Amino acid sequence: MKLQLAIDVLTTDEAFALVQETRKYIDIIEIGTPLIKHEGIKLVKSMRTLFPEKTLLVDLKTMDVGEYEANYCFEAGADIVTVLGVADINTIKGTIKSAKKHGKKALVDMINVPNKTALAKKVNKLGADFVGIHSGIDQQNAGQSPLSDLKEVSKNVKIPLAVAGGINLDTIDDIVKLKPEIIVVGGAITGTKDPKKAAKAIAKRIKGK
Ligand SMILES: O=C(CO)[C@H](O)[C@H](O)COP(=O)(O)O
Repeated sequence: MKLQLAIDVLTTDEAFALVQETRKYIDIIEIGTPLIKHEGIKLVKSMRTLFPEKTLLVDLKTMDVGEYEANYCFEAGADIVTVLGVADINTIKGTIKSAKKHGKKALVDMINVPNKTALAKKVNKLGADFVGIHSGIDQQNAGQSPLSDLKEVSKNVKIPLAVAGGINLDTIDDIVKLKPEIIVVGGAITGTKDPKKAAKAIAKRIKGK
């Protein structure tokens, strides 16, 4: 199981500082959707240069032109990009095509997808590398969590799963029991006074050390 740090702050300097502080404990750097929108593709290039040892995910949440958007992210140094499961199937296929062309990976985010198991099976057949079980921040604010969807999809589909949505020290143990490939944590690290300490504690729950 890998720990992905979701960085949803708005500035490049804040993002670099967060990675620098938590570097020892995280496996995957996620340039979050607000951050990529705010700072743009240059940030992907500089994150790649500064942290070459880390897997770099760009949370594009693409809704259209999957291949076109994924192409320039992979060319800038991303290892994984995300596409929305609610997008047209041709958009998802385009992202997967771009990932294969670059020798990189595509993650299909299940946020707001009504039948997650059915779509996970479909994108698995299409060659997606990961399915993301995700309760978005607005959904979290309305009381949702990703645990029940994770249980359901992990029971029924054999595709590597990422899970995200308000995961913190109180909720992580139930997630760890289901052994997703990637556990995504944002606010419970980036929103604390001591991100290094928070990342260390979360990584310990995931990896037991
Ligand atoms: O993609 C996102 C929101 O759409 C976030 O990056 C993801 O939910 C992880 O952050 P948090 O742990 O704060 O929920």
